[in-house]
Amino acid sequence: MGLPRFKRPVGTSEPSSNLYVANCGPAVGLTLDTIEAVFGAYGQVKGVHLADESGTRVIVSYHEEKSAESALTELNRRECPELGGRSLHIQYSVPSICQVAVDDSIEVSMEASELDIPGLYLIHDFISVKEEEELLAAVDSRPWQKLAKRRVQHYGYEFHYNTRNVKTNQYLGELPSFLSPIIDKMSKFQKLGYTETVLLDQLTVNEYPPGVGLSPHIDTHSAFEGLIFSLSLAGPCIMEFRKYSTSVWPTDPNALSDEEAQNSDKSSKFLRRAIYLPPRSILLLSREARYAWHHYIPHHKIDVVNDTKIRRASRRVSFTLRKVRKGPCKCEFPEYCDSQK
Ligand SMILES: O=C(O)CCC(=O)C(=O)O
Ligand SMILES: [Fe+2]
Repeated sequence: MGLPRFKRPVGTSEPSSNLYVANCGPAVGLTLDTIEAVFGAYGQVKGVHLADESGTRVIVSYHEEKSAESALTELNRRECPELGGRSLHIQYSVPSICQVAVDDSIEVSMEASELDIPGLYLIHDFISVKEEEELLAAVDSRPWQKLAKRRVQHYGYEFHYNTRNVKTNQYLGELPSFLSPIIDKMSKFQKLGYTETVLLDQLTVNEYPPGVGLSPHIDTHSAFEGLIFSLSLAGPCIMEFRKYSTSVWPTDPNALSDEEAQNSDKSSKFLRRAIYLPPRSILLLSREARYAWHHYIPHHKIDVVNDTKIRRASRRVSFTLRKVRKGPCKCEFPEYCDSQK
């Protein structure tokens, strides 16, 4: 989590280029990328980061103060359709004078079974070095789509980052034949005791440069079925998981007094786990791991894996394989489910 650079404003605060935005964040189903896209309509955004560990308050930093002013005027306390109809509580933020180091060290497991997250599986060396080279060559010979910090390719169905969903009536065609070696090996999951099979029809390829990660999210329940596979290629990373207790999700943080809000910051609780994903390994998110835990990749150039510093490679490429859902999600985790809200 590092050092919190901005604090919650108390009372009225001077205009600045940084906004403190409450009722908004990964714990209420809004990724930092989505928030950045919405605030980007009012000026160039320098960055969006979590204001604290609640997952429901973020800092949006603009290059210019006038952008922050427009966003505050237009978005404060109004239902925002692009953010699931939420009404945001926005104030100017102030740099934190007294910075307190937040300890974000966490034990990193090598095996999924050590994380105690039901439905999470990791298979090391799922593909060979030769197969890895062939998969990388295949995607490198196809066009990449540039996002702000990473490059992506979509097959089967395009994934739309603004809605975090796919359009089921826009089928791009069958998954490419270079995936056959992976699909042929899916039976390996049965050896782990996993019997469910699924006809995967969507692939997202992500290419992360060093220092670039992915903000916390749960893949939209209504977009994809219950099995999500992620194959790591070219370089390692750490993936972290958080399960927010729904009982601490805020009703209206601005309805709290400053003292109550400070205390709720301190008592905000989530479970946190971390796993090391080496190249050529494949991760399966299913059941609780898929439906109730946020997953993310910290924006680190160097990962500390149990006292050893591991530098991210010149890139990590991941293949995320999913099946597009055609009806509403009926999972057993309604509190995290957009189909059941
Ligand atoms: O890069 C990865 O392994 C994960 C990607 C991911 O979580 C996603 O595309 O939703
Ligand atoms: Fe994901």
